[in-house]
Amino acid sequence: MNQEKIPATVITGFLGAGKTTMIRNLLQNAGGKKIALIINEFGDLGVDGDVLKGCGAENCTEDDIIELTNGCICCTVADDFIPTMTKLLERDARPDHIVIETSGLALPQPLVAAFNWPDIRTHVTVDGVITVVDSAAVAAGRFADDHDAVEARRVEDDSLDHESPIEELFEDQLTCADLIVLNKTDLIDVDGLGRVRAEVASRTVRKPTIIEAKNGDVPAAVLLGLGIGTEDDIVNRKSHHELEHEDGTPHDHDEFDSFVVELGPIADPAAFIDALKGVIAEHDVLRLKGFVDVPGKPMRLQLQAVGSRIDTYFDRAWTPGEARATRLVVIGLHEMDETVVRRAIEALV
Ligand SMILES: Nc1nc2c(ncn2[C@@H]2O[C@H](COP(=O)(O)OP(=O)(O)OP(=O)(O)O)[C@@H](O)[C@H]2O)c(=O)[nH]1
Repeated sequence: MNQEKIPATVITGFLGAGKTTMIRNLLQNAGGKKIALIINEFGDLGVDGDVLKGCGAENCTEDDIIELTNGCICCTVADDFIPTMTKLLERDARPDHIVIETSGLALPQPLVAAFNWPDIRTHVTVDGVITVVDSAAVAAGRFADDHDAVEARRVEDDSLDHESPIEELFEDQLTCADLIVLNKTDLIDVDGLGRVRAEVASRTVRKPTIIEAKNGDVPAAVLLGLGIGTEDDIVNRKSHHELEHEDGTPHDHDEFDSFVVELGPIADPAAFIDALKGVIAEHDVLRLKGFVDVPGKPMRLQLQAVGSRIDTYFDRAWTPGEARATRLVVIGLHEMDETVVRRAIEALV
């Protein structure tokens, strides 16, 4: 048996930054490398896995795509991630490379630390951590602290030990990066991009390489083969939580919530999307994604909203036996009122 360590690339980045899009491109230009993919998602609807399974790459078949939907990967390392890796390593056909997509809310640090567990360390190494950034969201100030809002939260809850959860998570994901991909450069101009680059660089004390991309279109040779061995350097990449709780208090994701809305067929998707933008903006929904049943269409409509920006496309035909339905996963901050948002979305149909 080949005893060389298998390289594993960790792909992280905030909700909707473009991780799945970049991985889809990667699978299509990986030059024959056999890739195993571990996908972790926040929310109960496996949208990312479904999108990636649908891309039909020969070097990464449906069998090579493993979904971890039991919460954020950073919180389920022992129960989910380690057993999954162990099973993957027991397969007769070992992959050439493992790619792990974390949920948009995951801290990469506990995941990288798991590569130091004895059973894993002897077989796998972290080739590198790649953090995907939504440049347009950075330019719009979405990760800059809203000091008034943070202060309001503190007044409500004096146990809050840190600043805005979104800003903190954004920095933690940058701090762990070996390579940062400034994605969605098509949505901002050159000056804006310069400011985004400067802001991103200022949010980490380390000096990872920063590259730019549109639609996650980065050559596989740039993403794979960094050869860093990140697990040996984990001590230099501590998250805010680790710095604040040196005693090892486990972190959680209480600041965020998600739920699934099921609707019937949507006859006028354009009108629905227009109205949905209003709901998203009014209730500060961070991310909304899923599939829409459009009557009379043999294909299902994939819907992807990042903030109020919504993309849709018909991704594949409904399969025989598959129940046609509209299912959307909604992700927001904990204070988002599920009942109110659910009713607002249901009222659009
Ligand atoms: N305009 C533009 N849209 C992009 C780009 N990259 C990705 N998108 C869109 O952004 C949306 C989110 O992309 P995903 O790849 O699903 O993002 P993600 O990081 O995997 O999202 P989560 O897994 O939910 O955190 C989709 O509608 C993509 O088509 C880009 O470079 N430019």
